[in-house]
Amino acid sequence: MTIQRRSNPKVPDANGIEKKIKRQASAWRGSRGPMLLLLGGLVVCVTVAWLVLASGDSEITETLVRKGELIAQQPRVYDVPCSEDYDNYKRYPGCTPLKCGRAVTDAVVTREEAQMLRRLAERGLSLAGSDGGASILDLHSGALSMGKQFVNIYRYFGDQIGEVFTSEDFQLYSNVRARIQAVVAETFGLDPALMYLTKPTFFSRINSTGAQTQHDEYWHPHIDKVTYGSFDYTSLLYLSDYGSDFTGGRFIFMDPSGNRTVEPRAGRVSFFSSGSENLHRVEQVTWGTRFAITVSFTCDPAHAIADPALP
Ligand SMILES: O=C(O)CCC(=O)C(=O)O
Ligand SMILES: [Fe+2]
Repeated sequence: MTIQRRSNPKVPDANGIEKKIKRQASAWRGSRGPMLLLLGGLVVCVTVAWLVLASGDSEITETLVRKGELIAQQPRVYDVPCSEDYDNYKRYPGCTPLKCGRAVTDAVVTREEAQMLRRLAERGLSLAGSDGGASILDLHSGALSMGKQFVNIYRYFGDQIGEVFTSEDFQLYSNVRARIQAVVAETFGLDPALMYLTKPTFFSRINSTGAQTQHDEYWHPHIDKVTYGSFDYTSLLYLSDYGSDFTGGRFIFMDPSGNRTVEPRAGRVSFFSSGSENLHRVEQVTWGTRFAITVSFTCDPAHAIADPALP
């Protein structure tokens, strides 16, 4: 007995299936172009998003000076109109800014000197340091971050501090300070004898550890003249390299027209008039350790301080 195959209308025959597969294949071939385009677009979007996130700050309008550039001759100067805040302060002829701006030079402090100063900072900060991401060491007042507060290294460590710092360290600091003072005076057309070192002047060490207290929140926008009172010219000497010693941590001028950055480089000096024409912040450090020194100058002799010295 032969089994009769009964045709089932719900089950298409082999021919039908083959035709359907061919139809689907040609439909897929037709839509492959747009699909590939969509996939490509997705890859580009994800890459751009990753690059923006990896670069740390998405609002950079312009990079004024890159880490890889060397400003080896004259400082690179950017003029900025002075803010009106200066009208509210006593004027000191020969020092109070008549022209405001910002400038960067790699020709004032050598990388070797920056390395020596960085070692000095490392030695001092290894005595304590903040629990959060930002520690300072002020050789003038002796303030050193410790846990959630500060101690005075000269009082806390007494005579032992002579085993940490040498008189050569202090000599180097004062030598470098004098050179920075000279370049600030020359760039802004001031009399260097009528501007004075002022406090606070401090080494900073920043890493990506989360903030534990407000002192660790170094990234807030601020105006130095408002924050520190006596500052008329701020200078920053960088002791480590953006991109290789740390990521994030760029210096950002926050102008009404956009953000402008300076990328730190060991030995680089960045300086600017301290009024609200130079509102700024430091981008959060995302990896590694960033060292810098804030060295600032006042026009008011009443706020002058001497170079730091071993007690
Ligand atoms: O370290 C820096 O780049 C900037 C520090 C700063 O803004 C300051 O000390 O007031
Ligand atoms: Fe500042």
